[in-house]
Amino acid sequence: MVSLSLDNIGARYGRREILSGASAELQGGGLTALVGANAAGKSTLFRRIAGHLRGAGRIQLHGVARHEMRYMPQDTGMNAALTVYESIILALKQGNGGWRLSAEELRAVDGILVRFNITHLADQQLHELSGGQRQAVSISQTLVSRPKIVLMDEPTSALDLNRQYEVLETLRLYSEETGAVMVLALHEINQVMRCCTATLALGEGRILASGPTLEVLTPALIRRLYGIDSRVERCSRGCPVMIVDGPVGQAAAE
Ligand SMILES: Nc1ncnc2c1ncn2[C@@H]1O[C@H](COP(=O)(O)OP(=O)(O)OP(=O)(O)O)[C@@H](O)[C@H]1O
Repeated sequence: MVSLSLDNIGARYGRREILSGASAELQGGGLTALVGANAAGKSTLFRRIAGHLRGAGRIQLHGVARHEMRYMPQDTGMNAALTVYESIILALKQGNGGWRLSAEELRAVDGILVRFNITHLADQQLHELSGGQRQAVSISQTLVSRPKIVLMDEPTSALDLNRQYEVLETLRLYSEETGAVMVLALHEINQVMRCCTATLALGEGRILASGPTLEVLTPALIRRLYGIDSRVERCSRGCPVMIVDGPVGQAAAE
């Protein structure tokens, strides 16, 4: 089984400390959400895990090699003069090996286009895509090599409501099928409650809570993270949903 241990991780930019003492065990085979307010340090933690930022502590990978990790940043520049198909081949080849594809590589590229419902975009230039289409292509580029550790910074931020559920469900199936550790920074708490087995909550420069999602995302923690009063109820299909009552201390408008 693949897993990732964070042991007393710290991260800073120059003299400014962003995170300290961050420890957690992240298991493969399901989605892990990374939540926290704006500027809490979610992208910084990803950069630290991906090795783009040095700092205190130890990051250990179990059952997987470092080259099997992929990090999808929040803003993936997409202005190269390539088609969607070419950009996914490039991501698979990681810039090595020219354009020749083995039969297996061809299947991987075609398979990922089908999985994320973007086959019809294959011949389109990247700069011609909408924001949501671009995001689906970024996710496809990230997963085409079937990585075993995946860090995705707000992978659903540009997707419509239906596509959010579709894509998160596909990511969940991918993690179950490959046993990959998949950590997704998400702002939409109801997506987290529906799709993520585990949650890591960042605030006050550290990990405030980690563990099974429904145990971590209590109204008390939501209040501490975001200053929002909320409660958990069930939707008509039995899924837990967070109802937002409003900012702490503010009465509802008449
Ligand atoms: N390259 C950088 N140099 C200096 N400070 C940075 C840099 N990148 C981020 N920061 C600072 O680090 C803090 C954490 O930023 P980070 O991007 O990790 O937050 P985040 O939780 O991902 O936020 P958001 O939800 O808004 O995307 C912020 O105060 C930000 O200003």
